Amino acid sequence: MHILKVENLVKRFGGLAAVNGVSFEVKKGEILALIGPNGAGKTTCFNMIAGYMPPTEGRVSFNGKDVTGQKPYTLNAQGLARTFQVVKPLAKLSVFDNVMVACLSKSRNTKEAREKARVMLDRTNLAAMQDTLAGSLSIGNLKRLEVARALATQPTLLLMDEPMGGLTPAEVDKAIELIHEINRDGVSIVIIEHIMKAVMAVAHSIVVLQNGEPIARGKPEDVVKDEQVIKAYLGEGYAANR
Ligand SMILES: Nc1ncnc2c1ncn2[C@@H]1O[C@H](COP(=O)(O)OP(=O)(O)OP(=O)(O)O)[C@@H](O)[C@H]1O
Repeated sequence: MHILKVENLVKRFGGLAAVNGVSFEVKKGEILALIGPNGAGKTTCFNMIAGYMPPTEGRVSFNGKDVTGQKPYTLNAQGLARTFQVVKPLAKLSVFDNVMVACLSKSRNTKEAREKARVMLDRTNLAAMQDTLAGSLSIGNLKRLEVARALATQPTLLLMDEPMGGLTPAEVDKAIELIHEINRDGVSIVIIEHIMKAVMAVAHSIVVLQNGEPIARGKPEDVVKDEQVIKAYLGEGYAANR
């Protein structure tokens, strides 16, 4: 059973087809990576899947149900959450309250929400910073907070937009571990990421976009050997060093 099915998605901005005929499926429990050069249309795909903009054409099904064009909060209530490339914390609230706000979207019981917030902060290694104002966190911790807030809504599918951008190599390793843990808890994941080491460490399958169009799709070990993918994105250096 597929948790997500995307069929022939198209998004046109005036004359530009930012996404042009993208189709893929995500199985329950799978981690799928969406990769490709800057401007390939990856974030635009997320925007259409998570309800931030309607597709010009095509269809999005979540848990077997057509959800094309539904709004983010409706999709979130059904178990679809996303994180943003440019993180969006409530800067003037503490780390704890940021997560609490997300927990309260699922539970009206404050005590229960507090307990859940604590679990999310433990899970994302932010417990020691729970009283810090979100606006003063480092980029690595902000990315973790972004994940904690998304997880607080108890998703079954998590869309992660460049969760490792700007992280140090040690933080990247921690982020890889966190993604594995989230997935072990049964959450299916679609991840946009440029750091190939991370992509190879977490992805079960990869879809490659270039100029809005899918150019390859399959198992990570096959996709990175694809001539077109090497030419369009990875570069000869990547291929030679493997
Ligand atoms: N709201 C918008 N209005 C007009 N053009 C847009 C809009 N959003 C994205 N685009 C354009 O669509 C194309 C795809 O952008 P998108 O952000 O989806 O690429 P991306 O693959 O996520 O890139 P990156 O890896 O740099 O984040 C780009 O040419 C971009 O300028």
